[in-house]
Amino acid sequence: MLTVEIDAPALPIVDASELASADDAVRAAAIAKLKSACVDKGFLYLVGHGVPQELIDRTFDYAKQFFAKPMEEKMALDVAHSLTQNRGYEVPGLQTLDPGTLPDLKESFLMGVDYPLDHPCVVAGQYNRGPNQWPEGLPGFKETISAYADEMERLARLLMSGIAQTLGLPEDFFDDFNRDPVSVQRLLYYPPQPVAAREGEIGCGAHTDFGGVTLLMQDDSGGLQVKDPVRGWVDAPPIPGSFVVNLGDMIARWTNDRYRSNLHRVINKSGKARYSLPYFFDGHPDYVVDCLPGCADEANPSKYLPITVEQHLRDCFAATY
Ligand SMILES: O=C(O)CCC(=O)C(=O)O
Ligand SMILES: [Fe+2]
Repeated sequence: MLTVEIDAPALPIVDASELASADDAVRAAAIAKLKSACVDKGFLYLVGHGVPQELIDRTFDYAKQFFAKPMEEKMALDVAHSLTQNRGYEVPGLQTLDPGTLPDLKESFLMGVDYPLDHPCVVAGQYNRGPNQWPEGLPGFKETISAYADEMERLARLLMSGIAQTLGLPEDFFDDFNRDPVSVQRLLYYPPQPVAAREGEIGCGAHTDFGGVTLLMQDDSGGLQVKDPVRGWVDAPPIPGSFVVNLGDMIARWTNDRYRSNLHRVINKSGKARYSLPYFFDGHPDYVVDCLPGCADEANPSKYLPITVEQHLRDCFAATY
């Protein structure tokens, strides 16, 4: 008998337009799929998202142009010069996402919602509010990356509403968290994995993401791996036009680990440069993340103390920089 092997995708595929559907049955089916992804690996592919391919392509194109700039020009935007310490350029090796191993090979540019120095939030010293640092000589860079990040924010809000519904909570349950969110759009450049790499020296060390949800667009290089509880590291190859979405540590805290904030890493074995665009949606700094209704009982008491978004993020950054 002839058997045909069908390569199942490494992660479930969820359609954003179905999550937002006005048809209750369509939406319920999408919510059920989202729920099983949250419980299983905490990772999924997102399609039907409505982000124009042209905007994605243009964002990648600007990322390439930015990283190709001379080091002095990039260093002029060093994150150390930014008020928030996390807007601008990060040299390779600045972050060690898997503490105790060698620093990451990746190089990055970070931007967030732009708050001018005289904005009341900035004057009040609110966590992570400040102006961006933009490169010179790249007309359209700021507008493109900002438009891309706006699209990510739209999708992150849709996902948070979907996650609330997977827990039997009202769709607007996370609105307080979503208000004026701390969010970071990163552009990442990975050099090819060095032939003479030392043990543990990889593009991006094994880590979980810190916040609410992450939306990642990868180029065609591959290299992203996700930890499967049974099979170990599995590849999460790019599916053209789809995002990889994963849950961060706050969702694990909220759900008392019913939902998984999963380990992932990047080893760029493509032999060429790899570019990716992760967006991190981390919520309002003052919001208190606490065990959600229905996620703890006598048999499974709450494992985590309530914590503000700000304190949680400060703790995570201190551990990896
Ligand atoms: O570049 C990637 O594919 C993943 C990056 C990542 O996991 C991160 O920046 O947190
Ligand atoms: Fe990550």
